Amino acid sequence: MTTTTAPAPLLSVRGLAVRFLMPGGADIAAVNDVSFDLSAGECLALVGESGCGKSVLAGALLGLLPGNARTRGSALLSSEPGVVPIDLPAADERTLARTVRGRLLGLVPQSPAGHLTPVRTVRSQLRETIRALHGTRGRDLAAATEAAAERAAFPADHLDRYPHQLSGGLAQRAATALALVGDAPLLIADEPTTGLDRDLVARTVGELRRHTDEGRALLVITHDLAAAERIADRVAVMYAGRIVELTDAAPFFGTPGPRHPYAAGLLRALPERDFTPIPGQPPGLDALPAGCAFAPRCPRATAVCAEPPDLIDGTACHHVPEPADV
Ligand SMILES: Nc1ncnc2c1ncn2[C@@H]1O[C@H](COP(=O)(O)OP(=O)(O)OP(=O)(O)O)[C@@H](O)[C@H]1O
Ligand code: NI
Repeated sequence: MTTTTAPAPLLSVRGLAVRFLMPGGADIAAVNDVSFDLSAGECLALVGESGCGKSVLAGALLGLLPGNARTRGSALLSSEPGVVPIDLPAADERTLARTVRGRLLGLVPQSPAGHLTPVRTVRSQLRETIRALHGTRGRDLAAATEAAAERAAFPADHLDRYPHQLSGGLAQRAATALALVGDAPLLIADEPTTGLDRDLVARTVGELRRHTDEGRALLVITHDLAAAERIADRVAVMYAGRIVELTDAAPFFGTPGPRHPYAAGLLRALPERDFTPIPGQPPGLDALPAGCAFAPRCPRATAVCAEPPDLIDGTACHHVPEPADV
């Protein structure tokens, strides 16, 4: 008798929560009870309005949060089969710096200017990263540097510029080139298409999808739902620090569409769809309601929404499984 077991996910996040302790005693709950898996060869798009906690979630996985952040839960990153996974929120800085960042987990940062070294040219930063991660030297290093730039559509004749001499879009491409160097099994791309023209968006999306198709995993954080539709296998919709919908991309963007009323509203707000924004504002993360955080904006809300909904079958709403036809 033979038994087949599904391969363990590359990243397994369980009950991840991040709070910021503020001077004066305020407590900002930026990420709440987030759980998801991500496998090799898969792209998960994390979407949601500005301030809902997407970048903080990425920062928690990379160990890049400021000192006033308090993280709970686990995020197990498996380097290779048979090797004990690394619990990212619990990992020490030495492990993160030497083993994780760049090698197991690459990042395309949301603010590339802040991640590039200001006093060194793009060429020198790419060279150093390639040498450190692949051991390339000499003439091979020069060629590999130009190839790395080309992968992210960074023009070779701008390689000798310093970060302050780059436009936002060029800085974005330099940061993407640096993030792709390690061919890390997991890449987190935080708004990788911001500031890019339409053809460069297509090119970046194509390069990121290739990274996934070659058997690596991608967590792409984006406001650009059209880019998410093109690149993602699954979608996670975040609202006020929680994942409210986690589902396959095809039914989400196509038929039957999102199940959670917030996710349905996000899609309806797109210019190419109804172009009708969701009324109201998200709640402050320092004073979240005890129940469903979307209830004050939700046309379906009833008394039951005073209880927090669990994420069941990919949707955290007391009012599904009815289709999101609100
Ligand atoms: N260092 C910090 N101290 C206190 N609050 C913070 C800190 N960093 C982020 N926050 C808060 O955490 C919340 C989530 O921020 P985050 O950057 O994750 O949002 P986001 O979903 O990535 O938004 P955007 O789409 O605009 O990038 C916000 O309310 C933000 O103000
Ligand atoms: Ni962000």
